[in-house]
Amino acid sequence: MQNSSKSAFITGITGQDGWYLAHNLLAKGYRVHGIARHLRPGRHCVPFDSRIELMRACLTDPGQIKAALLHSRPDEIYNLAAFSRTYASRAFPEAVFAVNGLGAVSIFDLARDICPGAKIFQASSSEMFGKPPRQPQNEATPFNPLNPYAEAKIYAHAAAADYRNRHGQFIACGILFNHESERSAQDFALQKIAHGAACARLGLRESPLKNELGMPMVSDGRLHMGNLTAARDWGYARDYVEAMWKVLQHDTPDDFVIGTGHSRDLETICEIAYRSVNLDWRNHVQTDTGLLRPVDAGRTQADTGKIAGLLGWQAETSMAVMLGNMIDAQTSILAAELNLSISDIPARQTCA
Ligand SMILES: C[C@H]1O[C@H](OP(=O)(O)OP(=O)(O)OC[C@H]2O[C@@H](n3cnc4c(=O)[nH]c(N)nc43)[C@H](O)[C@@H]2O)[C@@H](O)[C@@H](O)C1=O
Repeated sequence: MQNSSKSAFITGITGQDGWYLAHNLLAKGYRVHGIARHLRPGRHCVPFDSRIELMRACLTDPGQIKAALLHSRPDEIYNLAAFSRTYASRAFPEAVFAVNGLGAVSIFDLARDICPGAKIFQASSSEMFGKPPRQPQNEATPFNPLNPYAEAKIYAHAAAADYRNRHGQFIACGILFNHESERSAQDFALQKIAHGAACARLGLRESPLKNELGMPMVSDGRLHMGNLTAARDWGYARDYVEAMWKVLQHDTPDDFVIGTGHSRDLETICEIAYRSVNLDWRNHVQTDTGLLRPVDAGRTQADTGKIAGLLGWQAETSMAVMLGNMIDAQTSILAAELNLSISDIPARQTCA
C-alpha cells in the first residue's frame, strides 16, 4: 500500500526492530526519519536504504529530540529506543529508567507541542509480566516486574495510558514478546544458538565472538548457555514491525499483545537448530552455571486474540523458518570473516 504523504519518526532506528520497521514503512511509501545514539553499523552490515534519514540523538537529551522532531514533523512516531538487556539492567537502574521510562515521557511531551496530531507507538514488553500469574498472557494480565528494565517499561506503559486519557493523544502500546531475527543482538538467546549451530556447521571449535562472561561463545566445540529449560513465546522481528504499523492504523489508541501464541523452551530450539545442520545438540551445547540468571522471568505465551480479532494480524513466520534464516546469516558472516568459499559450507536441512 502506498502512502506517499506520510512521515514516520523512529527512535532506536539502528536496532533490530528499527531497521526492519524503517524498511517496511519505506516500502509502504512513507518518508522515514530515525534517531539513534550511535550510527555505526553492527555485525550485520547490510546498510540502510539511502532514502532513510538517520540522525544522531539520545532519548535522554530533550534538546536533540526536539530538533529531530522539528526537522521531520512526523505523522507517526515509533518509540523503540531502549536499553534492552533485561538482566544487565540491574547494574544500571538509573540509566535504564532515564531511557526506557523518562525517555518515553519526553517523546510524549515533545510530540504534544511539536506535532500534536502524530500517532505514537510505544514499545512495551512481555518482560513486564515477570513471572506471569497465568498462561497465556493478554492485555489484562497483571504486571510483576523482576528488574529495572521491566519497571521502567511499566512506567512508560502507564504514562502512555495517562497521556492518552489526559491529553487525548493517540498513544498506543504494543506489548512485544521476545522476538529475534538475523539482526538481533549477538548475546540474545536465539542468536547465540544460531551462532553455535553455524560454528558447528563449519566445524569451528572456537568462536571468534565472546559471550556475556567475556569467554568465547563456543569453546572446545561447545556453545555455552544458561538455563535451557527457559521457555518463551519467541517470534520473528520482521513480522512484529508490521504489527506495530497496524496498531497505529487502528481508529483508536489501545494496548495490544504482540506474540505468536506458542511457547517453546531452549532445549527444543537447540534441537531444531542443530538437527538442521545434521548434528545432535547434546554434543554441542552445555550449561554454564555462570550464565544462569539468579532471578529470571517465567514462561511466556501470548494470548493474541485481541490483535487477531481487531487488527487481523498474526505472526506468519514459523520458528523453523526463523531459525534457518538466522543460522544461514551467521554462517555467511563467519564464512566471510574466515575467508571460506561457498563450496566449503555444508548444506543445511530445512529446520523442522
Ligand atoms: C521480552 C524481552 O526479550 C528480550 O529479553 P530476554 O527475555 O532477557 O532475552 P534473552 O534472549 O537474553 O533471554 C531469554 C531467555 O533465555 C534464557 N537463556 C538461557 N541461556 C541463555 C544465554 O546463554 N544467554 C541469554 N541471553 N539468555 C539465555 C534467559 O535466562 C531467558 O530466560 C529482550 O528483547 C528484551 O528487551 C525484552 O523486552
